[in-house]
Amino acid sequence: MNADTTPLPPCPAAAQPPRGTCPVHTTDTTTATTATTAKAPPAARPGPWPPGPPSGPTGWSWLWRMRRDMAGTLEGLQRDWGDLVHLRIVPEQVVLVMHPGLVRELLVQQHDRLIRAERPVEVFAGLHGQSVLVREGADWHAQRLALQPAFAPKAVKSLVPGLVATVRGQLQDWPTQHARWPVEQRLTQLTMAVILQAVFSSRLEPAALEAAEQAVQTVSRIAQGEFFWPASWPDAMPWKARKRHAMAVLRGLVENHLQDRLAQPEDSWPDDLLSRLMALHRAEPGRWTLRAVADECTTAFLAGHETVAASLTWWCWCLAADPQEQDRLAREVAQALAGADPGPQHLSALPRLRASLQESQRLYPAAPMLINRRATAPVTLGGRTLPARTLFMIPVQQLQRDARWYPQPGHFRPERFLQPDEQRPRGAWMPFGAGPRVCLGQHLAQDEMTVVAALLLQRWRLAPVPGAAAPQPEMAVTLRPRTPLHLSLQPA
Ligand code: HEM
Repeated sequence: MNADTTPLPPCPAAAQPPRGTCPVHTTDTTTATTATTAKAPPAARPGPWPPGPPSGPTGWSWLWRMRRDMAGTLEGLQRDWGDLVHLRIVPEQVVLVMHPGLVRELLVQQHDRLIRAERPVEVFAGLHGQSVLVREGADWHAQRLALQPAFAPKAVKSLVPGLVATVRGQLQDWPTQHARWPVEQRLTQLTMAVILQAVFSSRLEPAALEAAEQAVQTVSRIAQGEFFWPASWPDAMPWKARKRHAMAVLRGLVENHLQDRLAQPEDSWPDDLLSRLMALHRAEPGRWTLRAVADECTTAFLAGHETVAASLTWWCWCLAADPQEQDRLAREVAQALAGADPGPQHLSALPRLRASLQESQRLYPAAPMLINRRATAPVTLGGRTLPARTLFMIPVQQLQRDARWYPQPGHFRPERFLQPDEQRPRGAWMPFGAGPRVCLGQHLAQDEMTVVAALLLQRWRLAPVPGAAAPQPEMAVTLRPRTPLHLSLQPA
């Protein structure tokens, strides 16, 4: 892909005025109407780079520093150089964007001058094929528009009863009490079961679930390593047997479900994501080939459970570390549900619970760094014009732990999200990204997390394992505790 010479076709969505008519922009709950409807003015001639530290001959040491301690390195750079920091990392000119206003200027107003950075996309394409996650330009736009209805809030609400049944089924295997419960591992299995239900209406046997989980872990770990290298050895190399095996497990999982569905009479297909994708295939078999359907299923499966599991794991930790807040949330759940299962109608009646999920996602965003963006044309940010090919890094975790918008930013305080805060700029909370490429599955993720959180609080109280240290966040495609989180379970 040649970023310099392949201009993006204009995104029709960006030019359409009223919010509500464009399915792309309506999903971005963090997008201002004025920002989405205004076309970015033509950029001026590129000027000097923003301030930044000396890079030495290559600047590669910055990559190593970030890999070792992302949060600490970014904090130091922002403290010393400000909200827009230039790093020369041969062969790239990198600009870190660490102010919510500047991030929105970039991702919302100037999204038609950006593509995702080539290397992460190359790595993701090895896993996701040509799904919406990796496509660019007109292809991405058409794909996103076609998928949007399946992920719209109303469509997601219709999945809630199936989702509740799956979560209940998974929680039945949890003990009434346990001194050291592997909460992270069990939440990963649970979210995997949920996404299998949402995408394929399927329930895997525990052994198959575990094999799939192992495969996801293997490919995620390998992908994480590959991001930092300019190229990868072909997967056929003898030392890549583990990756090949893991990929075969994941491809087999998707293929088997697809073939099963094709073998069933169409009028008996369940209402799930696969059926919605198959409807696209039936309507436009040239564009929506079975390969394309399989790729979207793979993305929904991979993007749709790891992230949710990571977010729920951190939420559990935040509650375990704050028993008073946990009691407050349990009281809200008890009052709103009176012992019943959460239904679609209850989800908005749990404001504090939802705020607690927002707050834990602020502290521990599953994707602490958005996939880097490449400028395909000059981009103007904060009055500074930066040339085509600039590589932008958007550190979400840094943005969300900024004391300017969140006093005592390291503290878990759900009340921050109970009332709108006029002082807090839009974009200061963006665990799902922002702009037209905002997470496609955010409504599903938010409803799922609310359901799981409510069902957990109806059954248990969580506490840290006595003597165990607080979990240390580490990047493993998603932000996870460095060692798998265990918590003590007590009956509610
Ligand atoms: C808590 C859970 C989740 C988090 C934190 C999350 C986060 C994100 C983020 C930050 C992006 C944008 C990346 C970027 O701009 O570089 C993204 C994109 C995406 N997410 Fe999610 N996600 C979650 C759940 C889901 C679920 C449940 C699904 C689907 C079942 C999903 C599907 C996608 C897809 C398809 C994209 C690519 C959209 C595009 O490029 O147009 N995600 N997600």
